[in-house]
Amino acid sequence: MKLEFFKYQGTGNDFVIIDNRQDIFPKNDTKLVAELCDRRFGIGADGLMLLENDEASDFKMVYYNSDGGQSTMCGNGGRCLVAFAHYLGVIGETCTFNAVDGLHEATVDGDIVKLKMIDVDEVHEMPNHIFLDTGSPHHVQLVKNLPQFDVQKEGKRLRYGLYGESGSNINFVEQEDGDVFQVRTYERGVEGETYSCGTGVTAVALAMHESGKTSSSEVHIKTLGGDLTISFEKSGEKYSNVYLKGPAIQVFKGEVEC
Ligand SMILES: N[C@@H](CCC[C@H](N)C(=O)O)C(=O)O
Repeated sequence: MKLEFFKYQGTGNDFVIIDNRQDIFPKNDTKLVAELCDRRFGIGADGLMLLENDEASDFKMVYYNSDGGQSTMCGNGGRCLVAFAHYLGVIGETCTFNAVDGLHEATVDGDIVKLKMIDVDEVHEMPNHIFLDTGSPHHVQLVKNLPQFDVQKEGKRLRYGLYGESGSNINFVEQEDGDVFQVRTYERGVEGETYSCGTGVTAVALAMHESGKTSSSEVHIKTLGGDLTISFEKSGEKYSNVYLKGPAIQVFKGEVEC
């Protein structure tokens, strides 16, 4: 069959997107998802998303990592899917959508999508790292000389060594200045470094605030693929009104035989 697809990127985190409102996609075919995401034999992407109908919101987000497995929340993916829904005319400038971690709100302003993330009330501080769940699990670790750091080797070692088969995403961080941080992320399910990770930079922003590296409630993150801003409120132990903001852009569209 011929399948129409769209390719989007959010700060270099790239996705194949399919309009599945008519239920055309074989959702359990993990091999097909992995093939479509393959950068040499397929379209190429860090993940694949389906936009589906939802009774309780404007649409439903279904997310797969590039290994073909359905996974937990993808922040950049969510922003790209909102841009796609806007492009299709499914939504105007504001929307709500359901994802694996619950209901999200978002706004669109040109190429910029601002996405409300889940509340976070547990931030686990260890001697050398911080662990928290922002819709997906994240290990956050400060390092020196981030541009030279071996993210692939260390990320893979920690992803399996510390977190076992189910794993965690691994974020390496270096403070640039005040509320500005550079971040590089090893993503589980991609099993490699991506150019950016939305739930990852959100985790970094909250972790840097929790550990006192910044007192600002608006944090700016530089990734390999561009800049993202995270804002939040903290009351007691809880981070709420957490927003992830940055560009989400359509790259191309096409048809693939599958
Ligand atoms: N790139 C994503 C995170 C995608 C999910 C992750 N790989 C996992 O399986 O936990 C983002 O932008 O948040």
